[in-house]
Amino acid sequence: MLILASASPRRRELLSQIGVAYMVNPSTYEEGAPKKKDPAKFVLAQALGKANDVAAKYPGQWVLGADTVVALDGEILGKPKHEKDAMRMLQELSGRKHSVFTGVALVRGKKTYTKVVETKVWFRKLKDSEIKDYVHSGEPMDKAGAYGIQGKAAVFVEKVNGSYTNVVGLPLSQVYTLLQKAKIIG
Ligand SMILES: Cc1cn([C@H]2C[C@H](O)[C@@H](COP(=O)(O)OP(=O)(O)OP(=O)(O)O)O2)c(=O)[nH]c1=O
Repeated sequence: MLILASASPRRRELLSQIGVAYMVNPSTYEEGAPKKKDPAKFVLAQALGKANDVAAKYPGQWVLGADTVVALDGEILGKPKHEKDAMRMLQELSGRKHSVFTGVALVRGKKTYTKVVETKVWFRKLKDSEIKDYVHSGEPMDKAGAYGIQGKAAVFVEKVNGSYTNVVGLPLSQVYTLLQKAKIIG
């Protein structure tokens, strides 16, 4: 049975949506503070860290780890530290294009399949008042870049270029291909 090394409710919903049977065992892997390094390399390293952390406890089982960040002008935006941080992130994202990178790692012993997917997202201009309301809703706090495209933040999004589910937390067509390669699904 595939093990999902994630505490993210979105990732569970996404895997269930495509009918993949899995067990959840969140990883305790410490996500390093996002540095000014390449976001693709960063999410890949994090996804591998999470998957390997859990795979060590389940020898012989396939484990899926993932990590999502928002990248704006070379800065990596992870989950906001507090409401003020969420306000700042959303003000920076307002009226601009940014990228969302999700890294996925499928690991069993020494066997590793990985993929990093980038989606471009354009936000319309946001009023401070609507940012404040959104932050007070609590939705931003457990999400990279302080927004949930699948939630209330849908009204901020003018355009998406690339995988939509990649923004939510798993690039489903790319994950499905990895599961096929690992012969977890037909
Ligand atoms: C950009 C964006 C992120 N997110 C979420 C997905 C992830 O849960 C979170 C990114 O943080 P992650 O650190 O990738 O994941 P996590 O800490 O929630 O869970 P785990 O590490 O156990 O896998 O942001 C959305 O739900 N919607 C969005 O539009």
